[in-house]
Amino acid sequence: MRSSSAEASDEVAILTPAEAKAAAELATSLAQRYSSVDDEDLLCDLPFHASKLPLRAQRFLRRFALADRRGFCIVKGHVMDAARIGPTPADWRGMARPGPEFPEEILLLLYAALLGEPFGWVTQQDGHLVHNTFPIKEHEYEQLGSGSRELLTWHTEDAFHPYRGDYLILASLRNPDRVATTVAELDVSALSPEDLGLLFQERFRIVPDESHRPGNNSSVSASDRRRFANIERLTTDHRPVAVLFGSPTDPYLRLDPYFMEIPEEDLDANRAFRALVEVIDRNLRNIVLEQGDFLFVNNHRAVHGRAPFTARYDGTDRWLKRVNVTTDLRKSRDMRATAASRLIG
Ligand SMILES: NC(=[NH2+])NCCC[C@H](N)C(=O)O
Ligand SMILES: O=C(O)CCC(=O)C(=O)O
Ligand SMILES: [Fe+2]
Repeated sequence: MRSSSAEASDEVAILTPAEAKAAAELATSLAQRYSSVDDEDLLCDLPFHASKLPLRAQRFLRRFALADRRGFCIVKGHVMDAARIGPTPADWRGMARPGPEFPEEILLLLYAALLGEPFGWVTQQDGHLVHNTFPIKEHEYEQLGSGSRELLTWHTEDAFHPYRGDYLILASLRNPDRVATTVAELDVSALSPEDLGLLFQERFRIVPDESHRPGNNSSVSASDRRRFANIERLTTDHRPVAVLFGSPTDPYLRLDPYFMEIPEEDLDANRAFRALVEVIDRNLRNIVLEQGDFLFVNNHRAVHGRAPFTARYDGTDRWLKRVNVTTDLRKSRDMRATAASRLIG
């Protein structure tokens, strides 16, 4: 594995062709041995198989996780067999599961196992563990991963939820128009001590984003609505939260301004929040995930979003696979149906 520049980078690692080939062969052989991404045997065996990923990629990601400093890193150079993967679907509803891109989903889960445990949401993308991100015609103007024409405003993934992921991994199957993902880390030194102190206080209200709404899942029967009860509670609850937490000198982030509201009369909280948003905006960077790139986001150390773009809707659109990762599956046990379930809801 080479780093992207002469000196070793903590941001980008590039697989050698031999490493990329080994990773692809590992994934395709596993796709023949397991039945789906929900296969309990697969989920059990993930750490064992992940130990066969390119060693330098493993070390690169362990360093990223243990340092807990950078908000993201990228492993580039994975082989994507576009012919086998086939056209980008028009909707994630009705996709074959497993589909022809099952090996790439397994590869994503192997990487997830290096950082923690992959998990999903009962209320998002019909409860699938591995999500699909490609433009959907009906969502063109929505604040959803499946939107396109609107800027997807930057956010902590599932910021509204106490059990949101510690990491988020995006794997690029294709991105022919070089549509940018956006990422930003926080430069805490740019905030005044007063604002910093305020941002650590529970003065900021947040509601669930649209991706968890019944309407953005397959048609929900009346009896099925129970599965959205916790989301509804979090929508009406309006309990204020802090947007910064952890170390005062190197804080963790938790915010999605599009879905947040600060009581109008709380002038100090409003001022501090605006300052935070400005500081993050200034650090926002465009990262084009090229075919074969895997982006690892530390969901406490960076926010992310996506630039607007014009979708093609002809089977050649940008297509990412996404998985959420937690370092502590146990903490969400009260919202998972069984100990073995990977779905919070
Ligand atoms: N600011 C926002 N748009 N937040 C919602 C992000 C999109 C959401 N995570 C999805 O999967 O579609
Ligand atoms: O499309 C992208 O690059 C990122 C979209 C996003 O926010 C997500 O998948 O969580
Ligand atoms: Fe996101």
